[in-house]
Amino acid sequence: MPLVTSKEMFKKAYEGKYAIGAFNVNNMEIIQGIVEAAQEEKAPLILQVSAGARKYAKPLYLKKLVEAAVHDSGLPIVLHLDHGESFEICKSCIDDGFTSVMIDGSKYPFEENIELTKRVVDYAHERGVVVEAELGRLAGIEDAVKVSEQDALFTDPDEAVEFVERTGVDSLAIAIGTSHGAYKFKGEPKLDFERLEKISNMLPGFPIVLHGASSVPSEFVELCNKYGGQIPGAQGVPESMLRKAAEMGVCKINIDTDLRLAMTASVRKYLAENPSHFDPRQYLGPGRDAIKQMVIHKMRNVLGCSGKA
Ligand SMILES: O=C(CO)COP(=O)(O)O
Ligand SMILES: O=C[C@H](O)COP(=O)(O)O
Ligand SMILES: [Zn+2]
Ligand SMILES: [Zn+2]
Repeated sequence: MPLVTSKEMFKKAYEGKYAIGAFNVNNMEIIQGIVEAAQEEKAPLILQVSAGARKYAKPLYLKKLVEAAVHDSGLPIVLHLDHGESFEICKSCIDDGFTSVMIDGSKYPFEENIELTKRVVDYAHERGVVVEAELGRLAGIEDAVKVSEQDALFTDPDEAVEFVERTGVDSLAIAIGTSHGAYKFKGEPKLDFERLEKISNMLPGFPIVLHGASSVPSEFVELCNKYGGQIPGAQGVPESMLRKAAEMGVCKINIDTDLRLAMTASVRKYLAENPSHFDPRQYLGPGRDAIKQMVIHKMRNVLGCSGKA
């Protein structure tokens, strides 16, 4: 099976009230860990590549690794550009065979975001590629101290409807209190589900995307800290909230931090326990396996996409 777009995947996920995992990939072990999990779970899969990943691994290497994953697994896999900053980077990925791109115009004023997104949508759709955009600013709820500030950061439901209509975009990332990285909340985790419900009701059938959706499992944080790491107070989005979001029109859930934590915890533990070892296969192998187990858990118990490939 060649690379696919997310059109069918999202349609089924929306109807079935589950979400597809979109995992960030940077090297072979990360890709293999994720894909082995998806194979075991018979799950549809989105592998996403950031500009930073392309810089780190080189575009051609990542493309070929993902092609290998498609051949080897026989799974429906989407190759997606994460947080494309400009028309040019989106164009280059589309020309390169990506089946999905994100144009992230969220830092621009509304009209400029629409204009940029529309330009990418026109180019992508002519070539059978789907587009994700972003409206609203991702920030932890603690970053928005006053309700009025939060209102300015989070996605406005009326604007979301107008944005989707005017751009023709295929999916939309919204801001309801999630944020990137391992420190998402200072106190109690909280997401604006009322806002999500409103947006979802105003855009029936339309796939919503949640960025910054790692749950930062405490077992990985504790392992990192036990074996020389220093990430005290790391906190993610509780799994129960992700399950709830998946039932409310969120069809794509982005995960990067949890992959980083799984691999780092496992490598730290291995090296601490085996100080005389220096063959990278000895510690990257367990790192790959830790990613696989984490992704299996996520697909089966959080996203609900197991058995849906
Ligand atoms: O949104 C993401 C990638 O675009 C990843 O979010 P996390 O940092 O929560 O894993
Ligand atoms: O949303 C951002 C992703 O976690 C990718 O991060 P990166 O830009 O460091 O590759
Ligand atoms: Zn993101
Ligand atoms: Zn769990």
